[in-house]
Amino acid sequence: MERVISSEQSGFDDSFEQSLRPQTLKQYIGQETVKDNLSIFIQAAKGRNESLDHVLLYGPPGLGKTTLATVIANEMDVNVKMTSGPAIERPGDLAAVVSSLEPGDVLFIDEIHRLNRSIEEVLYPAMEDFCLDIVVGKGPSAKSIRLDLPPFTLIGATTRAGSLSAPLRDRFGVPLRLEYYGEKPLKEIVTRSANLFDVVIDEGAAMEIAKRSRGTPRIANRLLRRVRDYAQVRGNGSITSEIANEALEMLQVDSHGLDHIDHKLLLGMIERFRGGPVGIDTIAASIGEESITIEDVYEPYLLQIGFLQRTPRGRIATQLAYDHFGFPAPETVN
Ligand SMILES: Nc1ncnc2c1ncn2[C@@H]1O[C@H](COP(=O)(O)OP(=O)(O)OP(=O)(O)O)[C@@H](O)[C@H]1O
Ligand SMILES: [Mg+2]
Repeated sequence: MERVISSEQSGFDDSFEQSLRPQTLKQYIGQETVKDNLSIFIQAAKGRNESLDHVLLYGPPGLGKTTLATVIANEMDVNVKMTSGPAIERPGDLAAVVSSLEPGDVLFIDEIHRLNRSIEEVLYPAMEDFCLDIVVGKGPSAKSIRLDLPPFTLIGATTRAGSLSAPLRDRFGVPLRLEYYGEKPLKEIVTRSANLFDVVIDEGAAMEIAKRSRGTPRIANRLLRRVRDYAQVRGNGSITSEIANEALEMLQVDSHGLDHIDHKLLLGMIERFRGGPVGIDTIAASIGEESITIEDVYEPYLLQIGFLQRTPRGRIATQLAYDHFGFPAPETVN
């Protein structure tokens, strides 16, 4: 079953997300620090008639990295070329995209941590000196040619900044970390999306959806879409608080946006391991998931809301988690 609160993009989200993507910094809700920084750098670069420094966007899935890359290009009045780490297999692939750039354009590389090390080497001079050294031909007749590039802005996006090699990370003048969204900006995002859909939604309903969105706009928009369906079939199309609550209940997303997998994970820790500390691999095995999936997908939000803690001896379910499930905490916790 598709996980309604997964923060990762599903194929189904694609066209839907396109239609909701903010186009300008003004339309981009929340992330105030990031926006404040960006607007200064953008204004300064434009004032000097230069390309914007290379930008690294990092943070959990669905927080708006791809969206922000397009917004930056729009604000700079330049084109954006989009590609991704795994899509660039050979230096020639990189040469093909960068050689089509016009002065000032944005090159967006999604999942940049998955870039091949040999491509990284080719990327360094491109980022620093706007030139590309590529080897053409094979064997004794192979020769290296240098391509001059127009000044451009590389925007890299990653969910795992830690997996980026230090030399690559250091070449980004503007590293920006996207944070989980608070309830207020999420509520604004829900309201904005509902408006774009021409759906009437009341304040309470928008808040209810915001609360259960795990700090993530992608989830907020997905929940909104499901609630909209429910409102259309069970109500008269308007999303009232009552309709929203019923729909969210049916989707089995609890008041913190946790679903059955989070429940299994946390309850497993509480009931079988007395709340921990328990190693990530043990948790993974006990619920039949990969450790890396837990680390990347389930755990970040649980850490963020303080239900889990990471310690050198393993993960601990906190008092908040115990309270959420109505369990009295054992003495060993906290
Ligand atoms: N600040 C924002 N304001 C309004 N809507 C937003 C904002 N950020 C993201 N969204 C919405 O959330 C959806 C997901 O955003 P986006 O695809 O940019 O996330 P992402 O960080 O690139 O995710 P991934 O890591 O999976 O690539 C977009 O369709 C957009 O409509
Ligand atoms: Mg993206």
